[in-house]
Amino acid sequence: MAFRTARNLAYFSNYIRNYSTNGPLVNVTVNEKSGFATATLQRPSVNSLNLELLTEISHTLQQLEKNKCRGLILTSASNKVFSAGLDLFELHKPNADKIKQMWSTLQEVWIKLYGSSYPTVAVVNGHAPAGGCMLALSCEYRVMLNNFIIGLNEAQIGFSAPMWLIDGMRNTIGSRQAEFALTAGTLFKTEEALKIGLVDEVAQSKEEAIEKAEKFLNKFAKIPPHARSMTKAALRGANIQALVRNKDEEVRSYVDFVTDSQFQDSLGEFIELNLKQKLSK
Ligand SMILES: CCCCCCCCC/C=C/C(=O)SCCNC(=O)CCNC(=O)[C@H](O)C(C)(C)COP(=O)(O)OP(=O)(O)OC[C@H]1O[C@@H](n2cnc3c(N)ncnc32)[C@H](O)[C@@H]1OP(=O)(O)O
Repeated sequence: MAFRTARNLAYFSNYIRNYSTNGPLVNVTVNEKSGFATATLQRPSVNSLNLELLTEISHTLQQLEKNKCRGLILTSASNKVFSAGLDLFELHKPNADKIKQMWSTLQEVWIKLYGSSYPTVAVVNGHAPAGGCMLALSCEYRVMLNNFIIGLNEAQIGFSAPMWLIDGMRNTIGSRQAEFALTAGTLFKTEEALKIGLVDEVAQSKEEAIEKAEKFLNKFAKIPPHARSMTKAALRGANIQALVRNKDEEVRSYVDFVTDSQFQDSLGEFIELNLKQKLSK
């Protein structure tokens, strides 16, 4: 079985090592017994999603698919932040070409993770606003540690989440809750997220969360993988196809939107109010 053999494992580790110039931003390990992979995001300090991290996540997902991964646990090396979402400093006064690539890679990550043939679980071991919540929502199951926040707070920053992400939220928590949450840009505490179904289980430690994640993945041990993945594709395919059809158009409108001075002003205000690190004037 792919990934189970030492040769495949070595190939995958070399691939990751060679890919990244500053050390891997995603660390992948494979449990040889279960065949489950754990991908740990490790871009200091908050796994904010810049082009480099997004590219590495995208390549990791591609390799997992190619190597017939039996299940994925997505988590963070930080014990405070799962992912802080898009790198807000890279969105401020940006280079249009770079953010074009950034948005297109974000779309790729969503397509590959949301549409993966293998089962996926997010172990949300820290805060997960915006793009962090997106990564968790793309997985099939979410186990979250206590005392963190999760949600799509895009409205607070001055934009709307894209349609495919809105659909992901709607499919997870229902239309009415999604409308309340998205229009107010609500960030939910772990217990609140559990109550509305944004997360599936709460754990007290990362070890317990991993155990719960593995228990979820093990549910599929006796289901023929092709039957499982065909069913997942049937359930998620329309959402993915809608984005695939609209991909280039969405990139164009995103670049126009982000480079507009009105958005830049509201982003600047958000950073000054909410982040410790300030903008250089
Ligand atoms: C059609 C198309 C339409 C357009 C449609 C567009 C749709 C977009 C969809 C997705 C959008 C997004 O993801 S937008 C991203 C939204 N993200 C956020 O709102 C998160 C903002 N951050 C936070 O709330 C907090 O930092 C949080 C993550 C909870 C962690 O809090 P803590 O107290 O533990 O840590 P802090 O001290 O705040 O942060 C630690 C360090 O990380 C930095 N940091 C924190 N968040 C950061 C971030 N997102 N980007 C960069 N850097 C960040 C801080 O400046 C600190 O830097 P140092 O002081 O140097 O250490």
